[in-house]
Amino acid sequence: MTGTAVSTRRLVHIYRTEGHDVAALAGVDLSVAAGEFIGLLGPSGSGKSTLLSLMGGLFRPSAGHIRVGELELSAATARELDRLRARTVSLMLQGSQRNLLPYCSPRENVGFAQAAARRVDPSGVRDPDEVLASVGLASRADTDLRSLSPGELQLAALAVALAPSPGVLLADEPTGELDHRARDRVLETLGEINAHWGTTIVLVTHDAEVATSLPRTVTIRDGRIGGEGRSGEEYSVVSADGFLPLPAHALVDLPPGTLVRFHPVDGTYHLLVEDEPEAAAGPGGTP
Ligand SMILES: Nc1ncnc2c1ncn2[C@@H]1O[C@H](COP(=O)(O)OP(=O)(O)OP(=O)(O)O)[C@@H](O)[C@H]1O
Repeated sequence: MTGTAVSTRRLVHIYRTEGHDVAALAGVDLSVAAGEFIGLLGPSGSGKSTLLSLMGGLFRPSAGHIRVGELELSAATARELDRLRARTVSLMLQGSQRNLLPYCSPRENVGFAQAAARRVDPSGVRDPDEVLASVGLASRADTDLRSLSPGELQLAALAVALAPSPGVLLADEPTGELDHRARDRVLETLGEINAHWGTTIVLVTHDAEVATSLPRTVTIRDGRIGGEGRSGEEYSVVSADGFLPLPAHALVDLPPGTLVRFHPVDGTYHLLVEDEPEAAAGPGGTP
């Protein structure tokens, strides 16, 4: 299978807990093209894992739309979501061990992870040995997991996620627990999978060096898209409802309530800040 596109429009998710509700996503508009490799950044609690879980069809959004390939997940049946999870989307959880059966070898783990995909549609599901070779673990296929290094365990977890030959790989902090050498090996492997298999990859990371190595990054802030990075350049992104978030550093100079005007100038826009809005209007409305 080649890559699958993912897009969201005004995506909202609210966790309903006893006593209070938490709005984890508050209107996310994001398009990831088939075969793209993007990084998802943002402070702890900003909504990254929630977005990943929704993309993976683990639960339905409270409102808005989310499309994976041709399937609109907010309206999908339980059977369609089962097929999606078995064949189209793989979610690699944070922490390699959470993705692996501890008493099975890497080959057995991959075989087990393929069972549902083979039931749904066996065409295009790669042989376990091919999957293990693609992550550089061919020689460790039958090794006891306890003798694998942390980097190898993460690669074994990656092999499990790739086992169904998914169109989309969602990876939650796959390099978080690794030293630099192992981190770079996992990143390199993800890059090769993306280049050779065409798998769409969405990778959550808190590591600035990892983010810098990716062609596109999307930052989530308070449950919304806070900005995008393209080849090291930072951008604000206009949302579907016309909002434009300020970069975090600009909030120091432009606190909430600041009045600004947009002026078109020779094909660009100048953002003009109104001076001291509180002092500008007196009690009678006169300056
Ligand atoms: N199962 C849940 N029940 C209630 N609230 C939740 C649940 N899961 C997440 N939240 C809340 O939703 C918000 C977003 O959480 P989420 O885990 O998506 O953020 P995150 O950016 O992935 O954080 P981190 O980087 O720490 O993993 C947070 O306020 C979090 O406390």
